[in-house]
Amino acid sequence: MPVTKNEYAGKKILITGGTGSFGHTVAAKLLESDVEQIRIFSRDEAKQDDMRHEMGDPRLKFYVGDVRDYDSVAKASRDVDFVFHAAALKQVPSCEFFPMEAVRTNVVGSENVVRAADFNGVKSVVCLSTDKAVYPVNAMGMSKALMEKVAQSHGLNNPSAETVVSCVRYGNVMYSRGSVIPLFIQQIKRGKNITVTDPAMSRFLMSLDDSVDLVDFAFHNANQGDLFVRKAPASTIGDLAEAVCNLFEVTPKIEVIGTRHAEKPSEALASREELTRAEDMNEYFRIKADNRDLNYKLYFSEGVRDQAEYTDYDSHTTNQLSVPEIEGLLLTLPGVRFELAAAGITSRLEPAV
Ligand SMILES: O=c1ccn([C@@H]2O[C@H](COP(=O)(O)OP(=O)(O)O[C@H]3O[C@H](CO)[C@H](O)[C@H](O)[C@H]3O)[C@@H](O)[C@H]2O)c(=O)[nH]1
Repeated sequence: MPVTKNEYAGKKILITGGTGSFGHTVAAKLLESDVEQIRIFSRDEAKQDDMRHEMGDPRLKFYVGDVRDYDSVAKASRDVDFVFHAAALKQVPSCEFFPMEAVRTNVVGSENVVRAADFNGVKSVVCLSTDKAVYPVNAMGMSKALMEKVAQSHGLNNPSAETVVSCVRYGNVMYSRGSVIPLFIQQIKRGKNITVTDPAMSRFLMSLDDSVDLVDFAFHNANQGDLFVRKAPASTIGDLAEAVCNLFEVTPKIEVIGTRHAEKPSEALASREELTRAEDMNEYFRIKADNRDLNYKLYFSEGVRDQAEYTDYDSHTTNQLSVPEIEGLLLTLPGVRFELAAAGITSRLEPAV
């Protein structure tokens, strides 16, 4: 995040779900600027307390609340300039078992955030989504897809709205809590087999820093209803496992465990249909809201003619990283570097670029 430009100077920013990996990273970067105040909004007071002690900056203010509760979000967004909306239920399996909980947090909660921001005259809201919202097959992805629709409907239904609401879609954030890279590392450290679901399965790979840059880009470039995607490379899970083993200097002991519930062989960051109305912005795509009028006649006479020329932006067909390239990317991650140092493997630990 280019905080040197200091566009956040004197601003108040609310981060919903602010105690998570994203909230920590974005808050740390914002604190390098002359930001006036960062409000961390979340349900868990213990995590807030940990963050308060860890970061120790009086510009951080903590708000206990739940996006499901409109009043708590409305209070937290009073006098705020920008909102990063990261609060969500993100675990695929738990959302399968409790889909209505995903609806309450990811859909109704997001509507509360947008409505409260609009009421309080917030300038810009960026909602965090996931590639699992594209052609969703699981409740988490479905609820995120609906969150995107809720975000876009704000502008469609309120053409004069001053609060700009946009979305960003992530691929897999490398080394995020509970994800596969820290799992593989723990398995190696304990001398266990590496559990690979399907070696041919592919995923987009993004660092936490890339994901923060994506949100920053959205803030600076969003028009009402835009959805931004950052172009990203991908890899197969088999190659990812091999790269992790190479770094930790172990012979891969791979156990293929089969696809988990509600998983897809690949993910798409943008669908073919979306790409027909996307703007290519070098490292990013801007996908504009479908702002056709609610006039069904128009849909018949003005359909999209050139969809067949496009293909989905999919992790099977995007730039595939080789095993050495994945190793290079892994070496840029602080968590991986920490684990390598802890394991006494220092030969590859020249300063990260
Ligand atoms: O033991 C395991 C666990 C996972 N995988 C594979 O590793 C890949 C990544 O799995 P993660 O559990 O790290 O991530 P998911 O793709 O399931 O989902 C994650 O990335 C999403 C974005 O696509 C959302 O952010 C979501 O919240 C987050 O959990 C998948 O292909 C999965 O099949 C394995 O091979 N072995």
